[in-house]
This record gives sequence, structure tokens and C-alpha cells, in this order.
Amino acid sequence: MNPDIVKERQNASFDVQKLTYILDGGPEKTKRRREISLVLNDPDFDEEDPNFLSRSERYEQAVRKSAQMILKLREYGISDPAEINCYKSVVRGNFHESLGLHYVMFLPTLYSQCDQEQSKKWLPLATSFEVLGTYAQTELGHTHLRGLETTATFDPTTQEFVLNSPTVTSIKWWPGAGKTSNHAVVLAQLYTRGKCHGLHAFIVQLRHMDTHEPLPILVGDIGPKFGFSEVDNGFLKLDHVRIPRENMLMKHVEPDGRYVKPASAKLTYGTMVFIRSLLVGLSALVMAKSCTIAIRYSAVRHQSEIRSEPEPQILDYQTQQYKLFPLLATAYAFSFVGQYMTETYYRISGDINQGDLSELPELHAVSAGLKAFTTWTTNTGIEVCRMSCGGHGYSRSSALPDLYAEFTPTCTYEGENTVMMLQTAYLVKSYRQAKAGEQLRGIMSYLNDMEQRHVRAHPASARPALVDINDLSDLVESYKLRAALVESAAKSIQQELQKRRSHEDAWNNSAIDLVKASDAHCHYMVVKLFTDKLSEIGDPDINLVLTTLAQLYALHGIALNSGDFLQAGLLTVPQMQQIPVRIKELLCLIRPNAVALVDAFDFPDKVLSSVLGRYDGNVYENLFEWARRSPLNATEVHESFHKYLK
Ligand SMILES: CC/C=C\C/C=C\C/C=C\C/C=C\C/C=C\C/C=C/C(=O)SCCNC(=O)CCNC(=O)[C@H](O)C(C)(C)COP(=O)(O)OP(=O)(O)OC[C@H]1O[C@@H](n2cnc3c(N)ncnc32)[C@H](O)[C@@H]1OP(=O)(O)O
Ligand SMILES: Cc1cc2nc3c(=O)[nH]c(=O)nc-3n(C[C@H](O)[C@H](O)[C@H](O)COP(=O)(O)OP(=O)(O)OC[C@H]3O[C@@H](n4cnc5c(N)ncnc54)[C@H](O)[C@@H]3O)c2cc1C
Repeated sequence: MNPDIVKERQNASFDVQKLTYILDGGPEKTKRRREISLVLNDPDFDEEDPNFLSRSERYEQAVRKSAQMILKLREYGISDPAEINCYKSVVRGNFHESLGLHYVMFLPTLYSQCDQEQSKKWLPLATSFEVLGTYAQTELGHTHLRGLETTATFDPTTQEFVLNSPTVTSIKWWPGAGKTSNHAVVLAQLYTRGKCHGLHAFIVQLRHMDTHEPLPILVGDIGPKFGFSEVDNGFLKLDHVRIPRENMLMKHVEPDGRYVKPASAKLTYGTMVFIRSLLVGLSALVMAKSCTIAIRYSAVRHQSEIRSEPEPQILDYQTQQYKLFPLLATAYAFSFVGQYMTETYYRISGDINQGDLSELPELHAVSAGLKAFTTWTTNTGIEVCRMSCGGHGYSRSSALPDLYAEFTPTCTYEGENTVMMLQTAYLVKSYRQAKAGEQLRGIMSYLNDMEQRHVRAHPASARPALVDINDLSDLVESYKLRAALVESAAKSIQQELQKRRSHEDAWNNSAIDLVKASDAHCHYMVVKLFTDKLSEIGDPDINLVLTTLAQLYALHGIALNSGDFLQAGLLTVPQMQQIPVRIKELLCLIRPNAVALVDAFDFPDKVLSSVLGRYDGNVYENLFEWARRSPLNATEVHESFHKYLK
């Protein structure tokens, strides 16, 4: 064990194990997660570092691993969905699996959209992996759902739907598992009796069940990408492909071609809401991994000098702390927001299953906004962690390049982040309702008292100084008032309408304000949920260290967005000048606990897969060993010497 890291652990002021229990949701859950993590000792999961393999080898290794996972799940009797998720996230490490989409999109779509008869047919096939599915929605030319071109036309004479990609731009593009899957959920515009009824989901067989040869359908892999080398993102061109009427999910077409409206057309989009909710938790996980790597490495890396003494640990540099500790605070904040998002998703989708759709718009708005907010923040955070590791952060051995490449598409997939932020129509609607005197419920209820607060862009001098910057509840209140930026967005729309612009143009001309409002709303939610969590934590040592992190999270956010807080008169200039001073004090308070705080995330070394983030801190000897495994070192003299240099 590296002596620096031993010393760091001795300095901790709290019980790491107890904090792990809080993150997991209780000691029983930690125990079970650790039991599941033992699967990493199974030699069947020993594999070459994918960084030393070609794309085709990586894909093959991922398929082998996916197949092994299924067999082992059965062998170990793991069947609870949360436990399957935990098992997969342990085995997957920092990469994706080839059957990922079958689990996260295909199966959930079947579970939520099959009727009884369809469930009876498809669920046994899909859960036994005879049917391997993908989710084909995006097209070469479109992702906006109303604009999708693929058609499904009902033919009552044969009781079939005819699926067609009429143009090049309508070819399905991106669905994972282009080579792996034999079925797809295809999203297409439904036509029956000559009328279009919008987007619906259909099950389409793509490949022969025994030979895996494609049916008369053009299907394949779209080629190498920025990351996602394990995943065969695919294309799919359908040329008048016929499927039985029973393959339409939720069956809205009667045998005679009559269309029966669903309770809400938006239920077809349910799988995306599910994944967007999951991505909030995934952001927390990846931010936590990145911080673990960068903070452990910063504790064992010595460089330059502060005083004329031996080289200090780089974690002692104030600038290093300023780079990493706000991200550490973010990892904790997002962990609690992830827990909230999961609970909210299951609560509201439970109501939806019972026929109560009243909270669907809020679930959509919250999951879209938080997905965008947390993935954007995490994406930039991983890169800060990588940079903070200097040159060794650039090596694939650090895992940070892989974490970045695998995570960055979360800002794009399941709804491009700007587009998701623009799903703030709900926010503006809520604002208008509150202004009209309606009492809002839930997370939007803070808009109820906006009129009394009169939060507007007044000169700061005209306002009382509301905030004690050392008081978390005051900080939550200021974030809440800043979230009233929605008022500026609503006003911008109003002004555009007064200029006789159409509603659509007024919306587009206010889009920057709308995204800002959405961002402020999400930021408020994160600060509030983090602060609320503190009241549940009885252990005084843990409460103290998490309160310090929450304060840092809140103040750092204000420092980054100082213009908003000053403009709205929520803070005075002298208070704003106090914030960097307070932030520096908080960095000093966090410093002795930094390593313990990342230890509490409890990532086994095999899951982190990072030479820099090793628990024992023995970085240099393992970096050397890792480099020696590089395929370029397989021979002492590379063949290129004989071919070109000699
Ligand atoms: C701890 C966690 C651990 C582990 C997790 C592990 C793994 C999971 C994570 C990752 C998975 C890993 C690997 C998989 C990798 C990638 C998979 C990627 C898949 C995909 O990307 S699938 C394709 C996704 N595509 C999109 O998201 C498209 C985005 N666009 C849209 O959603 C819509 O076009 C848009 C922008 C919402 C507009 O909708 P529409 O076109 O219908 O416009 P309208 O104007 O007609 O309607 C708007 C109206 O409808 C409301 N609305 C829109 N969407 C919804 C919804 N989903 N639910 C409810 N309501 C919705 C909207 O608010 C408007 O309402 P209004 O009329 O104003 O009242
Ligand atoms: C790794 C990966 C895996 C994927 N897996 C799947 C899958 O399994 N199944 C599937 O169906 N799809 C999948 N996708 C596709 C993914 O869902 C889309 O890429 C995503 O929805 C974004 O759409 P787009 O690529 O068309 O971007 P575009 O919508 O073309 O975005 C390009 C730019 O235009 C801007 N823009 C677009 N619309 C607006 C607007 N209304 N207002 C303001 N700005 C706008 C965006 O902000 C962005 O800056 C995957 C994508 C990736 C990268």
C-alpha cells in the first residue's frame, strides 16, 4: 500500500463504511452489492484490456461477455431487476455491452406496451434471449418524432402492416445491436384508412432465428465512432416489409382498419422517459468514478514545490482542490438526485399503469431536464478530472479517456440535451398557471409565491440582502428565486407575440432564455434535494462532511452563475466577494477527508479499471506493467522496421 494513501485514510473524520451504506440505501443493500461484485473473481470474466484490441475483437469480446452474463445470471439465480442492473454495471466496467439495448430499451418497451396477449407471446421469447431486440427510432435525417418518415400502413385484406423506409433520410440509423439483434421495436407513422395517426411502435423480425441471416431487409453496422466500440450501432432499411397486425404494440388498429386512440399518444415515448431517468443515476456513477481516479492519484502524485521542502502531494495545491472538490460535491449531489429520480419515476409510472396520467407531463419535464443537466455537467467534469491527472490522465491506462468517450453520447442520445432543456414548455405553462392564481403542486410549487416575491431584474441596491452565504437554507432559497428566470423566458415569448410573431417563432426567438430557465430550475432541484438529504442523516460526523460538500456545491454554482444572482438582486456585490473566500475555507475543510469521501463510493479496482485510481495507490509500477502489455511490445522489433525503415 502506498504510504501517502494510508496516511490519507487515517486522517478521515468519519466512518467510510457508514457513508457507503447511505449511498447504497442501507447496510443490507451494500452487503448484497458486494456479494454481487464477487462475480468479478470469476475467471470467465477475465479478459484483455479492450484498449489493446481491434474494433472487431472488441465487439466479439463484448458479445462473449454478454452471453456469459446471461448464463451466470441464471447460475447465480439473480432475477430482481435492480440486482441485474447492479450485476451488469459491475461486470460491464467502463464499457458498454452488446446486448445493452435489449435490456434497457427493447425489454422495457415490451413490458410497458404489450397487451396481455402480446406479453404472453413476446416476453418469454425476449427474457430467454431467443429474441434479441433493438430499439429503432432515429432516422438518418430525423430524430424529431413528428418528423420521422418510416411508415406502417395497414392492409386489412391480409391483416398486416406494411413497413417502409420511403427515402434515404428515413433509413433507421443508430439503433444499437445492428449485427446482434434478430428483432426490433420500430417506430413508424401509422396509416390506416388513408389517414396518418402519428408515431406507433411495431415489432419487426430482422433476422432468421436459426441462421441469423438478415430477412429481406437491409441491416448492418454504421461503422466506427468516437467511442461505443463494443456496440454495433446499426442501420435498417425496410422495403415494404409485412408484419402481422398483432405486432403493433398496444394494438390500436381494429381488424377492419378502425383506429382506436390511446389514453395518451405520449405513452409510446415511455421507454425514453425511463432511460432519461436512469441517466441521472448513471451521471452520478461516472462522476464518482472520475473523482475517485483523480483524487486517489492526486494523493500519491508528488510534483513541484509549495515551500522549499520535498515535492508535495498535488492534492495540496489549492488549484487542484478547486478543480476536483466541487466535482466531488457534484458526485454526491447527483447520487441523491439519482435516488430521487428513480423513486419519482417508479411512483409516477405506477400511477400511469393504474390509469392516472396526471403527472406524466411533470415526469417528462423533470426527467428530460435532469438528464440534460446531469449529463452535461458530468461530461465536462470527466474531462476536468482527466486534465487534473496531467500526462498520465491522457493514457488509456487511467480509464479517464474511456469514461469520457463512453459517457459523452449521453448528452446526445435519448434526446439531444438542448432539445431536452427546451422541453420547458411545462415550466412556462406552470408559471402562467401560477400567475393566474392556480396553486401548483409538486416541485413546481415554488412558482406559487413568485408574484409576492417580485423577483425581477431590479438594481441590486433596491433590494434587501436576503442571503447568509453560510446558511444552506438561505442558499436553497436564492436558487429557488433564481429559478424565477422562467419569468424572463415567459416575458420574452410575450414580447415576441406582441410583435405579431407566430407562437412558433416567438418560442424559437426565446429559446436561449428558455434553456437558461430550465438550467436554473434543474440547478435549484439539485441544491434542494442535496440539502433535503442532509436532514435524513443522523450520524453527526457524516452530516458535517456532507454539509460542507453541499455548501461547496451551492456556493460554487453561485460563483459560476454570479451574473444571474446579482442581476436578480439575490446577492449583493460584497456578499459575492465573500463567496470565493468561503469556497477556499471549504476546500481546506474537505482536504483531509477527500480520499475517504471517494473510498465511500466503494468501487472495486476491477470496476474502475484505472491504474491511476487503484485502491492501494501503487501507480508507477503498475503503469509500467500495463505499458509492457501493449501489442506494440509483442516483438522487440516491429515488422514495420523491416518493411519501411531498414
Ligand atoms: C445508476 C444507473 C445505472 C445504470 C444505468 C445503465 C444503463 C442505462 C443507461 C444507458 C443505456 C446504455 C446504452 C444504450 C445507449 C444508447 C441508447 C440510445 C437510444 C436512443 O437514443 S433512442 C432515440 C431517442 N430519441 C429521442 O429522445 C428523440 C428526442 N425527441 C423527442 O423526444 C421529441 O421529438 C420531442 C422533442 C420531445 C418533441 O416531441 P414531439 O415530436 O411529439 O412534438 P409534439 O410537439 O407533437 O409534442 C410535444 C408535446 O408532447 C409532450 N411530450 C413529448 N415527449 C413526451 C414524453 N416522453 N412524455 C410525455 N409527454 C411528452 C411535450 O411536453 C409536449 O406537450 P404539450 O403539447 O406542450 O403539452
Ligand atoms: C451512441 C449513440 C447511441 C444511439 N442509440 C440509439 C438507439 O439505440 N436507437 C435510436 O433510435 N437512436 C439512437 N441514437 C440516436 C440518438 O437518439 C440521436 O442521435 C439523438 O436523439 C440526437 O438526434 P440527432 O443526432 O438527429 O441530432 P440533431 O437533432 O440533428 O441535433 C443537431 C443539433 O441541432 C440542434 N437542434 C435540433 N433540434 C433542435 C431544436 N428543436 N431546437 C434547438 N436546437 C435543435 C441540437 O441542439 C444539436 O445542436 C443513438 C445515438 C448515439 C450517439
